[in-house]
Amino acid sequence: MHCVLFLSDQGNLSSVRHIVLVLSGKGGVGKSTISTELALALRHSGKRVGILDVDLCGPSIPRMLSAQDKDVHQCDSGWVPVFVDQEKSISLMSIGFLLEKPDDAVVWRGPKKNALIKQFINDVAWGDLDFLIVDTPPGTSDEHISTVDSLRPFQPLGAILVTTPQAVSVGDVRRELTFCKKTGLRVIGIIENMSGFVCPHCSECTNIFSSGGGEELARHAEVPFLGCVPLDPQLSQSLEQGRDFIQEFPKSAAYPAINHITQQLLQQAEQQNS
Ligand SMILES: Nc1ncnc2c1ncn2[C@@H]1O[C@H](COP(=O)(O)OP(=O)(O)OP(=O)(O)O)[C@@H](O)[C@H]1O
Ligand code: SF4
Repeated sequence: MHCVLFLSDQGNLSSVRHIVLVLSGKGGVGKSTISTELALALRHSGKRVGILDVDLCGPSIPRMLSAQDKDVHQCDSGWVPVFVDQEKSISLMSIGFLLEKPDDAVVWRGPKKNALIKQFINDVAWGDLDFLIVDTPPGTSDEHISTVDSLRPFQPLGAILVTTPQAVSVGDVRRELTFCKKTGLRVIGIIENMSGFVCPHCSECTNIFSSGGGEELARHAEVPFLGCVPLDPQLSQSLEQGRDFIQEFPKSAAYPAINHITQQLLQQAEQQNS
């Protein structure tokens, strides 16, 4: 792994208007998927977006955005993130770009991980951004505390909590809510992902697991429920191939859900502005 320490005092996040953390209680619930699709949807709304992938143990966003073969560069104020598209409207920084091989494991103890997270937060030259989406590892660990502590001076808009409908996953999100409360991180809302399966033949949505757990939890915790994203084969196909799902499948079942969530995020950002 190439790892260079920069001493930047220029406040690389000072021209980022809204910082959004994406959290989940357990792995595999679709946190990186939601981060990626929100970034793409915000881009379609004309926003400039950065994604910071601090999921050190499973950095999947470079592949989801077909950027895994790109490299980060260095400038006087730190790392220059990778631009995902030609218009340079989505920039991405991920530990995936620092690994010799994409499948290399990061076997580090906590302090080293925390130091890298701080470096990621302070030393990436994002430039002017409307939104920075921060994809975190699953759970609530030291890495999360480091991330929230380092972002606090920049007044993040808050956290989006991702769950799946199963009770066990919803239970894990309860711990995320406690984490947000204890660290003073505002909750933007809860998303229930993989909520029902969309048949690729007839587009009928079937609830495989129980549904509504995310919404009920949101009501109970008195935080906004942002919506349900169905398990949609067209979405996983786009992610596998690193393509823009929103552009490719505007009629798919997951599309309106992602769009609705994005509109609520934009509204909350507007309120933060005013
Ligand atoms: N709504 C969805 N429809 C179809 N496939 C989905 C959906 N959400 C997630 N997936 C698929 O599920 C898998 C896990 O998603 P993802 O990597 O986003 O989860 P994660 O919570 O970020 O995982 P990790 O714990 O590794 O960080 C991926 O293969 C993704 O393509
Ligand atoms: S109608 Fe029912 S059985 Fe037929 S393809 Fe769709 S989900 Fe499957």
